[in-house]
Amino acid sequence: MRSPIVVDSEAMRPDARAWFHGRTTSARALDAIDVDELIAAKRRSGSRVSVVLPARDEEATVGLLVADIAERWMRRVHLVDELVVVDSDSTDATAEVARAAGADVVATADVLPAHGSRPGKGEALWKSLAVTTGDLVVFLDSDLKGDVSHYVPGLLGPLLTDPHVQYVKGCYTRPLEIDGVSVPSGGGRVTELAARPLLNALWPELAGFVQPLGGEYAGRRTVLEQVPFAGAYGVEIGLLVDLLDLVGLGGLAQVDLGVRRHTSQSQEALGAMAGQVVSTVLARASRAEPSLAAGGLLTQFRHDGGRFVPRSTAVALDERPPMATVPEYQARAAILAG
Ligand SMILES: O=c1ccn([C@@H]2O[C@H](COP(=O)(O)OP(=O)(O)O)[C@@H](O)[C@H]2O)c(=O)[nH]1
Ligand SMILES: O=C(O)[C@@H](COP(=O)(O)O)O[C@H]1O[C@H](CO)[C@@H](O)[C@H](O)[C@H]1O
Repeated sequence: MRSPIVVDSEAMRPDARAWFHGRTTSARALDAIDVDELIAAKRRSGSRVSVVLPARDEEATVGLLVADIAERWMRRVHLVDELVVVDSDSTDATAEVARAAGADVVATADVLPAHGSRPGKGEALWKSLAVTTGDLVVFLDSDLKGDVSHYVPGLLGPLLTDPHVQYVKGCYTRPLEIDGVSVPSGGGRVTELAARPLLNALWPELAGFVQPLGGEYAGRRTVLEQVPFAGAYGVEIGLLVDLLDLVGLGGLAQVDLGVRRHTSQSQEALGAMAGQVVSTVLARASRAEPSLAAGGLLTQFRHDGGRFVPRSTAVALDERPPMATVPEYQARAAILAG
């Protein structure tokens, strides 16, 4: 198989490259985080922190996540002021399990009822702003597996220590677990096959985001309340593009959280997710100003054990004209027609 043409591991557009190197920090484990510093910074800022978990049918995983956050970051150390699970039309015991583990639980349908209730993750996250009070809001998926106790302080770090940062996305390596079988890479299928190519083509300044669709992120309420929340699974890419427009690349950051394991969906389900991501992008594409300077590049990322390493390949359009317009073809056709 012909390997892609690697242009240069640092071929990103200069602003994306500078952002990647300047705004990517690491919090891959709890011992890499100075929690005392975060507590002191939170106290100095007087900020309240809300953690939101959108959950649809997550009874198997939401309890452990809630219990860990409640114990570690509310009782043992006061980093988090409120922990809310937004029950997104679950048909299982998600709400009961989350409440028993220590979360406040609200049903999407019960929030802003005058505005109706739409299905999907984006709806749950939009409504979460109406039932939380934090100046800083942390969003975590409810299907996370393994030790993610460092995710909350990791995401809060840039927001609590740098007033210029308005929104932080987690990044991580992503094993893929299908039918109980886990392989070390391959997760983030919609990211790799749909979102990343679209973002690189339309908003190359965002090419430095390792996990643009990742479900773990945090932001200041003052910016989150200013942008639309795309429905269903378009919410992440919509927020990223809209917050770029609102606060600029300088207001965005990402933090390496190590590894992310979650309950993976089927390819069929991810097809629908990709469709929602594409719809959300197309609704914003007219605002895009793709730079010719980095046109035709796709930047992907590998992890070398210490950090993410960018790797760009040429994907510029390379097409031939209709054969019927080629003189040699025309001459040959004339001969064949005899
Ligand atoms: O209609 C929905 C769909 C998903 N989710 C939640 O959003 C997160 C991410 O969804 P999912 O795990 O389905 O996406 P994946 O991580 O597989 O891409 C999870 O906490 C889901 O419970 C939700 O609140 N409402
Ligand atoms: O990153 C991705 O490609 C998708 C699917 O991940 P997997 O292929 O199931 O590991 O997962 C993310 O995308 C969704 C849409 O933005 C987010 O809502 C999820 O939180 C996130 O896991």
